[in-house]
Amino acid sequence: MAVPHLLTRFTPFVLKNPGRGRAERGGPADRGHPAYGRLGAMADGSWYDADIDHVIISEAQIREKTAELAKQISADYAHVEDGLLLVCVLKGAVMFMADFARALGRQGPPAELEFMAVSSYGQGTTSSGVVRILKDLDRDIAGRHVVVVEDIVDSGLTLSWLLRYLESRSAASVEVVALFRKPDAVKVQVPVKYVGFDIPTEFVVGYGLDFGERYRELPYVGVLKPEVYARA
Ligand SMILES: O=P(O)(O)OC[C@H]1O[C@H](OP(=O)(O)OP(=O)(O)O)[C@H](O)[C@@H]1O
Ligand code: HPA
Repeated sequence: MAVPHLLTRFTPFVLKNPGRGRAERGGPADRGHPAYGRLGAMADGSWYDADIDHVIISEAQIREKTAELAKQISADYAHVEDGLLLVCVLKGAVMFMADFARALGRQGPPAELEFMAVSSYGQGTTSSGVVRILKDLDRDIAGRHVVVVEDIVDSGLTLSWLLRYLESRSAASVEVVALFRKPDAVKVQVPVKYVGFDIPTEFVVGYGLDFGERYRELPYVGVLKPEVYARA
């Protein structure tokens, strides 16, 4: 198993109620709120801030780490002649893929972007253990150097299944870049070569990560207030 290059232990970074004065306002469930849906209301953050108990990884930390990961992967694959094939695992990794691909694009090698959609969480906060392909690759990956772009490794079940699937399709190499990992939650050991942040075993939302399909658009990653689950 490959040893992770970028092991960054979780740095305590807690911002209580990022929405500050807006905490008393309604969250996404509060569709009756006069500001709901108004573009201007989203300008300084998100109305979802009101549902966030604390921030775990800030927008600036994500930006910095993404650049760092891109730099490292760029150096490791500098020799690859036909470029990289980045495989984004939708939906969660969509934000990371967009930012990571652009950061890599500043340095090379050239990359092609592929998307797969798989799901194992459904509407809940624990993995069902059953990985379903909702969208397969659009092209043959035989002989290509593939980097799987994942948002989070939690139990490891999704990635372990996905790596077996990709390896069966004869790629020249397959490595993984995951922005977040919960080291204490891992049930299946998976070789993740590039890791952004190790985070605590808590259900988190934001930067692509959802609860019931919401909160993906938050620019940071945080933990929901308990009452959000109660009203779900
Ligand atoms: O390590 P695991 O416990 O398998 O969890 C990780 C996976 O879970 C999430 O996807 P999810 O199934 O929720 O689908 P989504 O990306 O569409 O939200 C996340 O985006 C990862 O792909
Ligand atoms: O903590 C999480 N949040 C959202 N989606 C997830 N999928 C795996 N772990 C998580």
